[in-house]
Amino acid sequence: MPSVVVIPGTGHSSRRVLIEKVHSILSNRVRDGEEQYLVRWKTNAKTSTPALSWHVIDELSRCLEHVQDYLDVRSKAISVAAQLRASSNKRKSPDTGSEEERRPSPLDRQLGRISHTPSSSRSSSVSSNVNTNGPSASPSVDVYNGVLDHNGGFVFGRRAAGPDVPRIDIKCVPTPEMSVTARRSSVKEALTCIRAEYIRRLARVPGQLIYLVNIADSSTPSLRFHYISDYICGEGVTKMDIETQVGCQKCSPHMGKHIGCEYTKRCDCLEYAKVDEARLKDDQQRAEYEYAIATGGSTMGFPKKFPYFAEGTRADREGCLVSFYLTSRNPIYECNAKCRCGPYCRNKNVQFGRQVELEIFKTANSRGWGLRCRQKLFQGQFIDTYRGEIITDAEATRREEAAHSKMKASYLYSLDKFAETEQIDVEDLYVVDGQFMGGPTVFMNHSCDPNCRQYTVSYNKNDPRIYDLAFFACRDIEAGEELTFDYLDKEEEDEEKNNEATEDPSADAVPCLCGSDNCRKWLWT
Ligand SMILES: C[S@@+](CC[C@H](N)C(=O)[O-])C[C@H]1O[C@@H](n2cnc3c(N)ncnc32)[C@H](O)[C@@H]1O
Repeated sequence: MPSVVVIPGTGHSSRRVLIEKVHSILSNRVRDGEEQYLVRWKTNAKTSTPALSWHVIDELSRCLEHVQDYLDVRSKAISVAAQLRASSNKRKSPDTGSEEERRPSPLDRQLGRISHTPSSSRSSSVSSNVNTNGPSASPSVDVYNGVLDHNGGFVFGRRAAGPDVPRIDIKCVPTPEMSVTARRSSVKEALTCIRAEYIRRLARVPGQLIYLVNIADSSTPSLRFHYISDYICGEGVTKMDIETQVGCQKCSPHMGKHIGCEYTKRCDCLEYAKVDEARLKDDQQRAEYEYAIATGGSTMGFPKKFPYFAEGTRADREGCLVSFYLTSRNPIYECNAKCRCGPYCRNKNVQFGRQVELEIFKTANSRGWGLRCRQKLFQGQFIDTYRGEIITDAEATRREEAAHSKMKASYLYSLDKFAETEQIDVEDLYVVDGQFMGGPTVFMNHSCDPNCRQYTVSYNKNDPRIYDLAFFACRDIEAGEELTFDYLDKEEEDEEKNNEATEDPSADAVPCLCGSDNCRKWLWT
């Protein structure tokens, strides 16, 4: 007799299962009309016989991430099983029974959860008299809401007593029978709870509302993704101290209602902005300017191209990026907290964050989730920044290799805008990873004919390795139209190459499904 104790379940009294205590979810079933999920508990000891227990979805509200992981694998396994069935059906005679019932599913093999104990020993350790729940129910680890002791590696059936106690070898959980039950059992309550939890989390994101819409299927974006409003610096990443930030000192908040930093010609923040050659006042200033350019001298004092349309322009243009910046790749230097121009300076825009309501939605053509805006956007209007964890180039390479080998989506964005001008070596550059944390813009898909574009926005010219990646509409966009940008954010001189389709992609190239007439066929080519 194995030395196992079953801690009796406490009936249906609710007990929340905390995420840090859970290793994973192993199986699912429906009992008395309730969905139940088999929790494998974390154990400190190196044991191959972990504690297990069944729980209703209410009790798993603090560890829905695990339930979602399990359901993802389950649904992939179901579609693999369906494909296998479809192909084997072609060869079978019409009266052959169901494959599924005789063989363990690919789910079991994929998860590596079935022990390699020969099936004869497995079936002898499971008594069928524990199976009291109708024809589709399987012998199971049948203690509801009770943690099972794992010393001996066997679990007793709850209703059994006497010397012939039915038991299951924990190493064999989920058994093939449990897997069949799992595939056939409803998971609707779990999917609803996961969706509701995601929406609750979206509501807590600061700024304008973000909605979630999915009429394509029952999936929800990963609950493991954390919404953040600012960058998080990873290991080995140093952001320059705020003290290194230089603000404009000669401007003031009292320059007149319609006069701001853009008119002073002395604004230190606009020092690095592009000179507005059309506004050079005479031949002498033009000559001075040409001399400054030829000798690499300062362009301070020359009229600058101001990035945003000022107040008093057409209502649909106010605050929007001017066409010079829209069509060039020049970085934007916004005024910052150290500036004397005050909080209402018109050279502050992106730093205030998203001002429009966005909607994450499931695309209908296998591009996963996408992003759209609930209101009409005007050409040059700021949408949102790309947020995520800032990591080193070495860490990005490691993550990229891992992601590519599994054909996963990539959320890496290199902060290399100033690499050439500031002579920063590639290995010293930083990369933003939006896979695990970020904002709604991580859901923006690629298009070879995009309606948005990403621009560099800096608040600290002394820190060329960290700046904002800001998305602006590059044309008017109707409410509800998907927001897209070109993942290959080439500099101006390379742009003509953008329009050439690549006939010979690398082995791991991802086919582009943007559907535009000028589609280059592959992402990142
Ligand atoms: C930054 S994510 C965008 C959000 C993503 N659709 C999701 O569901 O999380 C980039 C990934 O989306 C997919 N994707 C984006 N644009 C695509 C396109 N035009 N064609 C095919 N897949 C696309 C690719 O898997 C790519 O690696």
